[in-house]
Amino acid sequence: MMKARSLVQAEANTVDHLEIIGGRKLEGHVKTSGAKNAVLKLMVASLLANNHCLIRNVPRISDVETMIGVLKGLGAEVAWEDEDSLLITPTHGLSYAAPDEFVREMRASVQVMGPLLTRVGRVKLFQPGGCVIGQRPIDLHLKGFQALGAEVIEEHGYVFVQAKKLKGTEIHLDFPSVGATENIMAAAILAEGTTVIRNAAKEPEIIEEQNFYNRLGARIRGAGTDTIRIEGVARLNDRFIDYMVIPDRIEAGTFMIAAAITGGEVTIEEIIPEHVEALASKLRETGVDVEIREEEIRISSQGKFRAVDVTVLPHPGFPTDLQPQMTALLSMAEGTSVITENVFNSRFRYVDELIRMGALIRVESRSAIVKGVPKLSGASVYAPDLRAGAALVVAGLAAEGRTVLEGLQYLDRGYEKMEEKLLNLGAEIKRI
Ligand SMILES: CC(=O)N[C@H]1[C@@H](OP(=O)(O)OP(=O)(O)OC[C@H]2O[C@@H](n3ccc(=O)[nH]c3=O)[C@H](O)[C@@H]2O)O[C@H](CO)[C@@H](O)[C@@H]1O
Ligand SMILES: C=C(OP(=O)(O)O)C(=O)O
Repeated sequence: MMKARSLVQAEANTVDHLEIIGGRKLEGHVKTSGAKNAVLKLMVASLLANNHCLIRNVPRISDVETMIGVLKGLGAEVAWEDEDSLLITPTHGLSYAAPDEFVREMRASVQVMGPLLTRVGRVKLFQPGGCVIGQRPIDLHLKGFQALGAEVIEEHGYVFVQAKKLKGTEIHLDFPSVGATENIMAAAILAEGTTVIRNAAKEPEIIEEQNFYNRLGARIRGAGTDTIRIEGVARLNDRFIDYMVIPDRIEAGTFMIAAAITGGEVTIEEIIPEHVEALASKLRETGVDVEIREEEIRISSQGKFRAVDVTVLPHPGFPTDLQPQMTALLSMAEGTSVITENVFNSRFRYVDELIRMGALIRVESRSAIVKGVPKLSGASVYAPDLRAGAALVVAGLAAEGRTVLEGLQYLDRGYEKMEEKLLNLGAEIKRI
């Protein structure tokens, strides 16, 4: 799990850091990579396949490498076919026990539970704890499995789930959890009868998984709405799957904000415009020019922003994974903005680092009150998690002088070639 840095980590990280000289306007075109939060789930979904799955547009990020470790540890064969395609072959005799070292490293490992329950009939996993962005229990996942007829045992720091036969049922989620929706969906695929998930998460990545599972022979409808119906099937098909992953809306959003904060003009290519609508509309409110085309979005900014309030909500609301980056931008707006985080209960750890750069931010419970300042100044900062890292890069690009960012192991979890892409847009940035 992601934790605050220890002295050992801090010392180790002095070798690997980003140096950014702020004040350069970003200009040009940048291509979005495949979506981390979709690809990780398609990788685990492949565990249900009866044939090879070729997943294309896979970003070279460390979370993908960690997930490769998880799948190999379970007994699947995984190999890079080319620069961005992964071939996954789920052999017979998959293990039910997810390898601890990878599970501890990456939260998304909990998503093996649903597919393993379906494929192997049982699953054992190191109990994921809290995270630097807040508490992250898996009670909704487990309640869902229980409702389908599984037995859940939690002891000695592990969670063990097993079922001889799963039976379709109606499940109403207390909160539209992305992970719980995905795990329950996977567990219901071969269950007897129909499962209905109500108050399901509506994130685009869930639609992606529905499409993938249906290609494998599942019968799922409704992803993208709050009601998903999974009609249990007796067996999945034997087809070879060749699947192209959707672009990463959070990476695209990060570049939109980076372009805006530097007063730049950037076209972000290979996006699905509807996926970035909440951010596009907020950026417009701040005074940034946002032009949406078929598969690209053009940001044009004067580098001046009006303060706006932002309320983070499950999709299609403003995404929590862009909250830190947006806060960085609003720290330079005219006036006071209030950013309210309704998804995670502690996602403001990066605020102290922005304050180090001259931002005026006060955190009160679930809200950050941001009094805009005319300029930020470069400083030595540490990224306590992935999107915090992105926010600090964004801030560093606009700040006066030199910013040194540590904690790159988090940034590398989710951004492919970030500094290369920023360099191409004219940023002064290097990894040391
Ligand atoms: C790998 C991946 O796709 N990660 C994304 C996924 O995380 P993840 O799937 O973990 O996020 P969830 O939607 O499940 O979590 C949202 C909230 O629900 C709570 N909760 C969740 C499950 C549960 O059983 N009980 C419970 O209380 C969590 O603590 C959190 O406060 O969706 C989040 C919300 O869009 C994103 O920020 C993450 O980037
Ligand atoms: C919170 C995130 O990821 P994860 O759920 O894998 O921690 C994220 O992508 O911002």
